[in-house]
Amino acid sequence: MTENAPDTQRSDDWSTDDILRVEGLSTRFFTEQGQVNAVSDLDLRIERGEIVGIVGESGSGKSVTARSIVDLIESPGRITDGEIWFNESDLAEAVRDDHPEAVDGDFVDLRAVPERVRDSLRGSAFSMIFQDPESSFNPSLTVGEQLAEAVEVQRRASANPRSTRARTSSEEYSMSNFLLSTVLPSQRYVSESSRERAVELLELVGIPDPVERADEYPHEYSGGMLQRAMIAQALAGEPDVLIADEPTTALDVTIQAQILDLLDELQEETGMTILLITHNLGVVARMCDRVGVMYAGEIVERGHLTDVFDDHVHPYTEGLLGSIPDLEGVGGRLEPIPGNVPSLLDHEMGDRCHFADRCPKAMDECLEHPPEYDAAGSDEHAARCVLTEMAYDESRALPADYFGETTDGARDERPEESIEAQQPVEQPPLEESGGETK
Ligand SMILES: Nc1ncnc2c1ncn2[C@@H]1O[C@H](COP(=O)(O)OP(=O)(O)OP(=O)(O)O)[C@@H](O)[C@H]1O
Ligand code: NI
Repeated sequence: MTENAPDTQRSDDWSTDDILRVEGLSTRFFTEQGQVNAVSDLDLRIERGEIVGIVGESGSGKSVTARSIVDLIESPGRITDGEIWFNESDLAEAVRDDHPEAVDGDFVDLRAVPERVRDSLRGSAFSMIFQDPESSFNPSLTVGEQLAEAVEVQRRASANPRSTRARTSSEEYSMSNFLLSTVLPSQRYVSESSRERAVELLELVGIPDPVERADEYPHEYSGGMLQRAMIAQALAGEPDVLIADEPTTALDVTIQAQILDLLDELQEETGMTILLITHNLGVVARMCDRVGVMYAGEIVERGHLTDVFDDHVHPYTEGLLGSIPDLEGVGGRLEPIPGNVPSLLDHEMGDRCHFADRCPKAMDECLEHPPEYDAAGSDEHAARCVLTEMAYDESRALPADYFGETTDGARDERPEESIEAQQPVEQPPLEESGGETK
C-alpha cells in the first residue's frame, strides 16, 4: 500500500477467484460516417478456470470486446473508457511502485500500465485464437518451425521479469493475424528443445504423427488440423486466459464438435480460463459455465446457463434461443430474429433500449435506455430490460409502426405469435449472414 491508495480497496469486494474484471469498457471507432459505438459500458467478470461465453449476432461487438481486452484495437478504433483488471500478484508487485494507481490488491488495471507491460502479457497471460487459422500462419514456414519459434519467444520472455520482457516482432503472429506481415523467420533463435516442445504441442492438440506433421507447411493441413495447430500456437506460452473468437465457425459440424471437445479437455488439463466468443447458443450450452448475451455493444443479459436458458428475461435472449442450431449436424438451421441488427453509429442509436425496434414486447418504458437490473435466478443473473421490473403490459405497447418502415415487420408481431411461433420456417444459418470476420 502506498500513501495515495484509498483506505478501502475496490478489490476487497472482488472475489479472489476472479482472474479478470472488465469494468465499464467502451470502445469506439471514429469513422468518416461518424462515431461507431462498438462496445458500450461493458462489465465482465471471469473466474479463474471457468469457461465464459459471449454470444450475440454478427456485429454485436463480441470481437471488439475480445480485442479490447488484449489491447488489439487499431485506428480508427480506441478504448474510450473503462478498466481491465487482471488478477496476478506477481504483476501487481512488479508495477506497484511505479504505477500505484494501476494496482488494487492483487489486481492490475491493464489500461493504466504502460503499453510495454500489456505487450508483455500477450501469449503468456493472454492468448487468442481466431476463426480463420490460415491468417495465423506464415505460409512459407513449416508449422513446426512456427510453433518452435512461438515456444522460443515465450521462453526467452519468461526468463525476464514480466514488466521488462524483451519482445520481438515475430511473436506477434500468435496473437494477431493482421500483424502477419511483420513475421520474419528467425531460425537462429530456435533451439532443439523448442522444436521438441513444438511436437509435444501438436500431440497435445491431437494431431496424429506430430513429428512428421511438424515438417509440413500450413497448406498441407486440413481446416480442422490447422485450427488445432493454431490452438497449439496459442498454448505455447501457457496462457492463463485463452480468448477463442468463433474458433469453430468456419469448420464443418463434426470437426466443430471435435475442436470444442479439445478446448474442453485442454481447459481441464491445464486449468486455464477460456473466454469463448460465438454466435451459437448451442456452443454456449455445451461449453460454458456462465454467459453474457451481447446486443448493440452491450451485455443485455448475463448469468449462469440456467439463468439464460431457462429463466431468461430479455426478449433478445428469447429470440436467440429460437435460433439454436443443432451442433451435431442434422438440420443446423437457425431462425433469425426478425428485423435488422442496429446501426452502432452514435447519432443513429438514440437513447432507448437498442432492441426496442425488434422487440415483440416493446413498451413506453423502453424509450428510455435501460440500466442493468438484477433478475430472478442466481446472483449472477441480470438483464438490461424493464421486464425484470414489470410484467409485459399490452396497454403500454408501442404501436407496431412506432419505429417506421425499417424493421422488416418485426414489430407487426404481437407476443403470442412472436419469435418461437415462427420456428418451422427454414432459414439460412446465421453463419452465412456475413460479418467482418468472413
Ligand atoms: N475497424 C473498424 N472500423 C469501424 N468499425 C468497426 C471496426 N471494427 C469493428 N467495427 C464496428 O464494431 C461493430 C462490432 O464489431 P464486432 O467485430 O465486434 O462484431 P461481432 O459481434 O464480433 O460480429 P461477428 O459475429 O460478425 O464476428 C461492427 O458492427 C462494426 O460496426
Ligand atoms: Ni466477431
